[in-house]
Order: sequence, then C-alpha cells, then structure tokens
Amino acid sequence: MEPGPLSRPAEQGRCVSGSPSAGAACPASLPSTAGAEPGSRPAAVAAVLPAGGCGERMGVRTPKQFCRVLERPLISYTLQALERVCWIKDIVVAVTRENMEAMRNIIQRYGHKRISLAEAGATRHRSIFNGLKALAEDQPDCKLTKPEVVIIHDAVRPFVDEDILLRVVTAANEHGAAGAIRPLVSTVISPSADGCLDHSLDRAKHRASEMPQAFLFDVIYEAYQQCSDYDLEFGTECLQLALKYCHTKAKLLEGSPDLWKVTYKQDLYAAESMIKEKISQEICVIENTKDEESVGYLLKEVLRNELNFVNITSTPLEHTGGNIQNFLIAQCYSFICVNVVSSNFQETQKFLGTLEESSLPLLYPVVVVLVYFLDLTLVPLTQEMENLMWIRELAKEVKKRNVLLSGLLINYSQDEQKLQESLRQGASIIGALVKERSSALAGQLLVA
Ligand SMILES: Nc1ccn([C@@H]2O[C@H](COP(=O)(O)OP(=O)(O)OP(=O)(O)O)[C@@H](O)[C@H]2O)c(=O)n1
Ligand SMILES: O=P(O)(O)OC[C@@H](O)[C@@H](O)[C@@H](O)CO
Repeated sequence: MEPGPLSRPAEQGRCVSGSPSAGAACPASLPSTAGAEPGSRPAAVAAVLPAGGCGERMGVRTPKQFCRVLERPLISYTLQALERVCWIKDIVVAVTRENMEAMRNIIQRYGHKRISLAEAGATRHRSIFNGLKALAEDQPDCKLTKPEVVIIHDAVRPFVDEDILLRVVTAANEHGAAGAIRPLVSTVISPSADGCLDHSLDRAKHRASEMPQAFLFDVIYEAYQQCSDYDLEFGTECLQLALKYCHTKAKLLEGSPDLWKVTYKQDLYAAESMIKEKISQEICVIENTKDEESVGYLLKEVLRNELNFVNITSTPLEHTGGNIQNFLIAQCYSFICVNVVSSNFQETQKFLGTLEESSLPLLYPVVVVLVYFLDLTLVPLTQEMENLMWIRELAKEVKKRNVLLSGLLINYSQDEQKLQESLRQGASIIGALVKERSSALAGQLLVA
C-alpha cells in the first residue's frame, strides 16, 4: 500500500491525503447505514474525481481534463456539475503533482468551492485510492470528514446531473455499491491467440460500465486497501473491486447517454457542441424603454418564429441591473439589446456594467448583440457603421470578461415586406451568433 502523499490544499486549511492505517478486515456485514431504508439518501456524501491521467488517446500535449472547451478547461465543467448538487459536501480531485498549480488556478478562476486536492497515482485506481485516503479520518491533522457514501466520477465526464448522482448514492446506501450502466453500442468479441475470432458476447446480455459510481465509504476504502498490486495497476472497474474484495454486489442503474467519457478528440468536439446547445436555449431581449415598443416586440416575435426550441424572454433595460444575476443563474447567457437610437454608447455601457458587477464568475461566454433599427434609405450605411465603430473597441474590452459583443444593423424599411425580410435575416444572424458563440465574431458589425 503506497503512502498517500501530502499536497497543499486548494482551500486554506483543507488537508488532503496521507497514508491510512493498516485496513481492518472487510466488514462482514455492511456498515449500519447499509441497512438504511430503501430510497434514503445518506447525510454525508463526498466525491472523488480521478484527474491524473495524461490523455494519451486524445493525442494532444495537454492532458484532456485540462483541454479547453469554449475557452474553459473540461474539468471545470465536471466540477460545476457536481457543485450544483448541494448535498455533496466535499469534492476531492486527484491530480498529478505537476498539475496541482494549474488545478488550483482553475479552482480560483472559476470560483469552484468544496474542492480539495490529492495527488494522483500512476494508474486510475491508484489515483482513486489516493482520493479516498484524503477522506479517510485515520490521517494526521486531516480536516476532511469521512463520508458515509462516496461518489467516484471520472473528471472527464462533464455531463452528470443530480438525478443519476442521487440514484447511485441512494442505491449505494442500500446495497453497498452502485454504478451507472449503458447499453453496448458495439458487440464485445474475444479474439483467439492467432488474432481470429474466438467468440462474441451476446450484446443484449452485457452493458457498458459508466460513471458516476457510488459506494459505502468503508466498503470501497477497504477494497482498495486489500487490492492487489495487479488490480491497482491494470484494473479499470471499481465495482469489481467491491465485489472481489468485499463481496459487495453493486446495484446497476441505467444512465443517460450523456454520461460518456471524453477519451478521443471527437469527444471533445461533441462536448463543445453539447455545451453550446445547452447554453443557447435561452435568449433575453433587453428593450430600450425609449424604443417604440413595437420594435423590440417585432424582433421578439420573429426570433420566436425563427429560432425553434429557444426560449425568448424580454425585460426593460432599466430592470436588468438587479436581475442580471438571476438571468445567469437561470442559465441565460445570450442578450439582445434592442435600440432605435443609434450609437447610444451610454445605454450599452450601463447594461454591460451590470455584467461586470455580477459576482457570479462568467462560466460560459456571454453573447451580447446590440441591435440597431435604422431606415437605411434615410441614413447612409457607411455613416452609421462609422457611428458604431465604438463597438469594436468596447468588444475588445469586455471579451476579457468572457463577453462576446457584436453589433447588428437591421434595415427598418417602411416597406412592410422588406422589414419582415430584414427581421427574419436579423433573427438568423442572432441565432448563429448565439449558437456558435465564436470569439472570432466579437466586435463585428453585421447588417440584415
Ligand atoms: N493515472 C491516472 C490515469 C487516469 N486518471 C483519470 O481517470 C479518468 C478516466 O481515465 P482515462 O479516460 O483513461 O484517462 P487517461 O488515462 O488520461 O486517458 P488515456 O488512457 O487515453 O491516457 C480521467 O479523468 C483520468 O484523468 C487518473 O486520475 N490517474
Ligand atoms: O481509464 P479508462 O478509460 O481505461 O477506463 C475507465 C473506465 O473503465 C471507467 O471509467 C468505467 O468503465 C467505469 O468503471
């Protein structure tokens, strides 16, 4: 049993790791909580996230858990997913010594809480074991308290929701161990020594083991303490360790397709698309109260017609100050500021200022589109573009705060048909800006 090395805590005073005392024999019967009422969630739940791999199959220099998705490290999304669950009291992340500083910077930059760090091991099982040691109370001056149930979840599985976490924890509380499974996509075959097919498994009778998994802490901790070096070195299945060393048969729970593990580069592209899709479901139209109300209303209606599956809300500009946080909490990261008066820099500054003042770290790029309605038969386009050049400079400034600002001129033609056409084109442009959330378009002035 290798010692669990000490590492400086991510949060002051949080000690991590340390070598546990020699493990007692595997508990003959499951600990008291194991007899818990079916369906009851234990009070004390913690999580261990193995994040000490090098991502060889990803084929890039950066370990995949630190690869950026929408300019933010992948692991930050997983931490955010777990932090949304208020009843997980501690999250221990196992990272390599050389990545400790990078991990602390991520925790600080994105405002992650309840995080402690443990040093990763040479294999995933060894990393998990070190994470468990950080939670075991038999450690000198360790501040983390031992949980009743511990969740084990790969740091590169960012799409985990409270429902599956609660299900595995509740099942582990009752059965001692539980894990998410998924139907196999490919058939599992067994090759013979000469590289030919020996036999194939009946796909209908087998499942893929995914994450999250959960265990009564004493069960999985004991299993790791009894684990052979071979299993620590070559094993990939925590549920098997609970079975083999603690005779605990894990409860298997069907998980959603989102539980997949980011392993290859295409998984990173898929993760980015899913995150973009998730945060593009809400658009808030900020109406300038000086506007003729019909302009903002018209655009809202066209947006609703053109952008299916997107929830379009609206609010008057002067109301955004107080509730910008509410928008961010409600997962709204796209704002369309409708103006009729051209180049009203002050109004825009006022709105962007509320984003600046927001105490919530902007975990996703916030798209802000300044929409100007102008009858281009009355005002030469070049002159108006000149008037709006301040958007380019302002966009550079707010991009540092993860805000992607761009301008959109919509021809407010007196001809009803032309106006409708411009509105539809404007809605399509807004839809693309929101969906693609590309920093390359920040500061651009577009015309519909
Ligand atoms: N020594 C290791 C190896 C892996 N992991 C973690 O275990 C999770 C799942 O492992 P895997 O997908 O295999 O990650 P890598 O080992 O990094 O990938 P590869 O096998 O392609 O190198 C990842 O979050 C990874 O960081 C770990 O904590 N310690
Ligand atoms: O680390 P690897 O990618 O080799 O394997 C990890 C997976 O086996 C593991 O996350 C699930 O199968 C559940 O145990």
